[in-house]
Amino acid sequence: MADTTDKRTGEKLPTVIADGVDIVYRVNGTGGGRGSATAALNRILRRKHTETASGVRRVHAVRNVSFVAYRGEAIGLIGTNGSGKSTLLKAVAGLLPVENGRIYTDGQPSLLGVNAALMRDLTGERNVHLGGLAMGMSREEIRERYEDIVDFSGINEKGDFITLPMRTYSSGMAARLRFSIAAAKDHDVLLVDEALATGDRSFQKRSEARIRELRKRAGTVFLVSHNNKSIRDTCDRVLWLERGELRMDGPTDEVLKEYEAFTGGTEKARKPEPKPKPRAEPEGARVPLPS
Ligand SMILES: Nc1ncnc2c1ncn2[C@@H]1O[C@H](COP(=O)(O)OP(=O)(O)OP(=O)(O)O)[C@@H](O)[C@H]1O
Repeated sequence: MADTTDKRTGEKLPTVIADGVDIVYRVNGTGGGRGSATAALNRILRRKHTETASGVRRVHAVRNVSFVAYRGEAIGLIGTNGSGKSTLLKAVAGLLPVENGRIYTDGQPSLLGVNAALMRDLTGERNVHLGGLAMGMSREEIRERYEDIVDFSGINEKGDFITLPMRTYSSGMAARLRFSIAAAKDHDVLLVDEALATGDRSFQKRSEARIRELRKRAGTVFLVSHNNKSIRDTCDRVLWLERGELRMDGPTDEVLKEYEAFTGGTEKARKPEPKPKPRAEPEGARVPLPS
């Protein structure tokens, strides 16, 4: 197991520091007739007007959030729908700017989300290679780990699907392949968004085991999930966000107890796990590869 503490001082090594973080989305075109050239010109001429007056709405998704994550920790991010979990994760990954405050990271954070799509028109096999290269693996490393990645994903359990284009995969299969590619590498900071809720139970078990392995190798794992059991099985610490604010930060059992009281039962009972749909992902859902 790699070091999780400073050899000299014996102190825990921080990997992510969020210091008073605010994240604000700006949504254009929320006023009527805002798309025309005249409207654009008017906006330029009326610069003094507020963003709301010019048809730009602000969504304050994360409010004054601070925490320190350490090596070897697996941290669950929980909260009801729209509480800011995915937004915070994207900001830690460096994909969203912060409005106020700072996020410091040690090493390269990698975001693995169910929305991160690979190239639909390419085969699973090509996507494994491209995904590996995008994460900074060499061609040699990818070749060495190729079989493991495919086995882990379970894509070929029902036939030779890995040589078919990804558009022929169900959303669950595609999500499993994405997770398998990202999990092939040891990450300094791995950010997982709902990936465990996507696969079937046996895939979830494999994913949980892999997350535990990544922790042992001294990385830090963040897991966003509505599945309290996955959080309980995988994480030792939980951050609870509500309306963008950090409501609680502590040991998994303590935080989940309060959260379950707040939601009136298990979150899983409130929001069922999405079932893998037997169709390919929609056109245009192409966003960056897991890096
Ligand atoms: N691209 C965007 N543009 C504008 N507002 C956004 C955007 N993405 C998210 N939001 C808003 O930011 C807030 C937080 O959303 P976020 O997706 O981070 O929540 P979440 O806790 O991950 O939700 P869920 O559990 O439903 O996935 C919500 O009010 C949402 O409407």
